[in-house]
Amino acid sequence: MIAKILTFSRNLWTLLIPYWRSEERWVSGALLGGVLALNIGEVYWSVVYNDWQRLFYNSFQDVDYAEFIHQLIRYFILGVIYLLMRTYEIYFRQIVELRWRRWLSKRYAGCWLKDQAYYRLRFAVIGADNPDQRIAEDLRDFPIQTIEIVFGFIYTMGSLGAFAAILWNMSNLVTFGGIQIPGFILWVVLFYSIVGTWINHQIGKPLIAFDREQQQYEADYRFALVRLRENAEEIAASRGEEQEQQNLSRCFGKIASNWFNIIHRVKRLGYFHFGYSKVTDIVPYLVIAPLFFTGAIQLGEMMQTKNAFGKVAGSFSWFVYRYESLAKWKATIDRLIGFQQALQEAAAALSPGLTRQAVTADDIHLEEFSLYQPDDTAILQNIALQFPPRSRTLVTGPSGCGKTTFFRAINGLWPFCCGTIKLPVGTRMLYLPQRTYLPIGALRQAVTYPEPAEVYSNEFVSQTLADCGLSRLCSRLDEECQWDQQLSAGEQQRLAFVRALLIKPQWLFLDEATSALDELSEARLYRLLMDRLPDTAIISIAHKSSLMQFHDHRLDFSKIGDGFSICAKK
Ligand SMILES: Nc1ncnc2c1ncn2[C@@H]1O[C@H](COP(=O)(O)OP(=O)(O)OP(=O)(O)O)[C@@H](O)[C@H]1O
Repeated sequence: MIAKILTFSRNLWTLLIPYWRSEERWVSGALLGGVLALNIGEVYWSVVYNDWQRLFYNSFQDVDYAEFIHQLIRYFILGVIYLLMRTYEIYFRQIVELRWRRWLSKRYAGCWLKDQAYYRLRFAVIGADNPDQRIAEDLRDFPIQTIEIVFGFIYTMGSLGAFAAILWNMSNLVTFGGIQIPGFILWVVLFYSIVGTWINHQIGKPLIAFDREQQQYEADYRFALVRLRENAEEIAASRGEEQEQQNLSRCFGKIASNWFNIIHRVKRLGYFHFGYSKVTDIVPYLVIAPLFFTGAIQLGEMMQTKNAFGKVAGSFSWFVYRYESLAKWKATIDRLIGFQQALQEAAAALSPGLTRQAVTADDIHLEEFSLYQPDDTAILQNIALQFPPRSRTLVTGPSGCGKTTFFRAINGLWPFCCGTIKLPVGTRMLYLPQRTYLPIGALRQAVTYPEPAEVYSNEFVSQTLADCGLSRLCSRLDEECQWDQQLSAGEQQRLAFVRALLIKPQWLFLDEATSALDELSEARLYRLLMDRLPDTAIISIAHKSSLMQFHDHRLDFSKIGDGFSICAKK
């Protein structure tokens, strides 16, 4: 138990510290200072209100109409003060929550994108399911839950102190056969609350794990829906509705069965909660009503004591009522810590055995280079390779032999490799995969991606589109839509060539980048590359031998053995 509390505190600290050390700390700190002051003001207010109850009820017992009116006016003034304090407390809190979330989202999205961690996460041993949910939801909930729980705790402790003092004083009125037990009413309420809190903890414990699982199942279900939407055409074409329905039912089945667990547990907790709160309404009367009937106290004192009893019981058993919130808070913290650790692991998974050097030489050099699959099966072992500048190399080999993985390794994306890769310093590399990524937005942005659209003139972009056989798109450059669902696979591959011609990289890697094109179009696009990018080294993966005419080197993966050196000539 202590170890768990220590781990939780450490995790909480890890998540809290960066924001409260950032440049945001002054403004947010000032706002939280305001929340704290208002919190303390509310505790003071509730003590004044408690005393007001005594005076108000005594005006009934004394049949004092003037006092009754006086207390009504006081009530009105107290009400206005309360209203202002609560409104501004919530207002300040929400501003801090927004600022904190904005800062966290920027930081986490930055870490997710840094060094391609979003891609590398798939290789992390710790792993992090649904990073989108962690960035969108957990980072929204964490500031809200933290502020609510921390300030709830401060308010509760303040109330506990203030009303415990009131009950202690009230206890002076209680005697048993002339014997006075100091703080008797306070001891009764503390015992009552400790027992209540303990029982609640025993019933509610499993909710923490259930809540964590629920968040994950919800995210998995949403992800399955998004995948269905994104692959709508392929699914519709293969009439895969039944499979999809089964998949969705399976995902939702997990949500439903875990939800049942939560409902059953909340039901049990409900028995206790509602019973406990009703008993709390009546227990104080059992303790102090005898004093009222013997005339030791007035109606006002009885109502004041009852109210103070409720406050102390409520404060002490704050944990009882906050159980679900605390469970959710812990689940959010666990998920964020897991995500943070996975990101750190992904960042560290930069092939420890691999040296990537930026060198002044013009060519790409691989020395003592080995490449593996994630299960350690060797793809290439101890090879030496050189890609000279302006060279044209065709990479061939049977399907699944590791050609794409080889490109990934050169591109710095594949962690399972070792040796040395020397890359010419300050040169631009562009990688065109089989499926072109088209961001949602204006076509102009999709064409120039990842460069900003304004870098290239309208004429240059239109001319290049036309050269690649996409002249019909020239008039739609500013149109916004989901272009990957509008353009055919071949058109998308042409668009990738437009990008290459605009960006003019020194190194161009094409991974079956013309697989969806007919031979004529393919030849036309390759000829364009040769003419327009004479200084670019082109390395193409392809199964078609027709492409050999555009290359002067060939790298056949089926012929690469241990210790292979220098690429084979045409
Ligand atoms: N993320 C991954 N996790 C596990 N194994 C992978 C992963 N990516 C690729 N592999 C495996 O690595 C091997 C090489 O895959 P790769 O895509 O490099 O082959 P390829 O030669 O490009 O194939 P193709 O010609 O069919 O495109 C395959 O057996 C593949 O299953």
